[in-house]
Amino acid sequence: MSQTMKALVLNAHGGLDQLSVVHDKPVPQATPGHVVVRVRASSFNYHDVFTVQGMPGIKVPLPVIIGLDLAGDIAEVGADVEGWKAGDRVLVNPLNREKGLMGEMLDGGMAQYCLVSAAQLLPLPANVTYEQAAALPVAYGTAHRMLVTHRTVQAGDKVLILGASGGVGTASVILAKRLGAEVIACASGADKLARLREIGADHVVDYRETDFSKWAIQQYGKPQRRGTEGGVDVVVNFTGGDTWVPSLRCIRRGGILLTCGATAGYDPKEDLRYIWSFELTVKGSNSFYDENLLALLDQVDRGEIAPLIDRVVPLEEAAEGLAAIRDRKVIGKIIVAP
Ligand SMILES: C/C=C/C(=O)SCCNC(=O)CCNC(=O)[C@H](O)C(C)(C)COP(=O)(O)OP(=O)(O)OC[C@H]1O[C@@H](n2cnc3c(N)ncnc32)[C@H](O)[C@@H]1OP(=O)(O)O
Ligand SMILES: NC(=O)C1=CN([C@@H]2O[C@H](COP(=O)(O)OP(=O)(O)OC[C@H]3O[C@@H](n4cnc5c(N)ncnc54)[C@H](OP(=O)(O)O)[C@@H]3O)[C@@H](O)[C@H]2O)C=CC1
Repeated sequence: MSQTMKALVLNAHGGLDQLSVVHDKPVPQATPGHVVVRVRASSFNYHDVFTVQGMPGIKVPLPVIIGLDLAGDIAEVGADVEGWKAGDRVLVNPLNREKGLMGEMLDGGMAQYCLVSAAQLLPLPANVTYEQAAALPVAYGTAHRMLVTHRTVQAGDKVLILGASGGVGTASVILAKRLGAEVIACASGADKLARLREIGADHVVDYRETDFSKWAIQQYGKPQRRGTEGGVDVVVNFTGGDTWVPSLRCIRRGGILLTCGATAGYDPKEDLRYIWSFELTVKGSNSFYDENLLALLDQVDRGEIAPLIDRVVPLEEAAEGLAAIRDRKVIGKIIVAP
């Protein structure tokens, strides 16, 4: 194994110019309870944009190698690790139970090698590529926990998804369709809408041109205070900002507003009247567990779902990939091949 490696390092919070590709990062050595993974694919999430910018109250130990999602082969096994050997194909659950998220609180996947606790390893099934696997944890794991673990979506539900073109968004479209829902995918731009139709969206709405809330009320009727007629059953909203109140307005009585993030702002204007008048549930969902990732790996292995990959870029072009996420120029996931 060579002694140095390439990695995408965040040096200080700020803009994407704070990221640099370094070629002389020491290759980590396996410590007790840990393995070194040779990274074959990693992927970006909007979380990486937040990590670069810095989040209030979140103290990132800088410099740090960014990137939460990674898949690869075990290169070296440390002492006290059982059940794993060099050469095993693995997916890594980015949540380290002691230290927090990889790519934020400890070095992550945008590197040629990565030190990983053995407790975070999952076996990669034969039919799942490294690129597919690296697309799964944060985006699909989060959507799976939100829709499946919490049982928020049932067959026949009308599910309106905001930010449907992104990682969690496309995952939510794919998983909601699998659950038998009628999916309304909201995104910006004709190319995104066309792709969302291809992955199963029943309706697409360009919410930069059309008020999605009014669209839903026109399509399904105004939510009623008695009965459950009108509106949609579920809104998936990880956008926040000025999408919050319109989301409340188009949900049927007794329906659910799901939140797992706030790309456009975490302190939106609120309107409590809709929550009580229509007996809405605002349900939060955070991250994912091994059970979510194992279920997803199995579905990909069987060919039941396929994560939507926008493009695969080399590590040298990774920062441009993250810029595309920041600038909303992505449909699905950006994979990095280090
Ligand atoms: C796999 C995941 C992917 C994702 O993309 S998740 C979405 C991105 N992640 C986030 O946005 C992080 C969300 N979580 C948090 O921000 C924090 O988990 C909470 C604020 C929810 C809770 O933090 P806590 O440490 O448990 O509680 P506190 O004591 O309320 O806040 C800690 C410190 O943070 C300061 N703080 C909180 N909000 C703000 C703000 N808006 N502006 C400035 N400071 C803020 C507080 O004052 C305090 O600081 P002092 O300890 O020094 O008193
Ligand atoms: N709590 C948790 O465990 C998790 C939370 N999250 C959160 O979910 C959100 C989505 O994450 P992810 O799927 O990785 O992000 P992506 O960038 O892949 O997708 C987000 C989508 O939201 C839309 N969007 C709407 N408003 C904005 C805005 N102001 N800025 C940027 N995009 C916007 C964009 O689509 P369009 O241009 O079509 O509107 C974009 O495609 C993030 O806020 C993230 O932090 C993600 C994973 C786990």
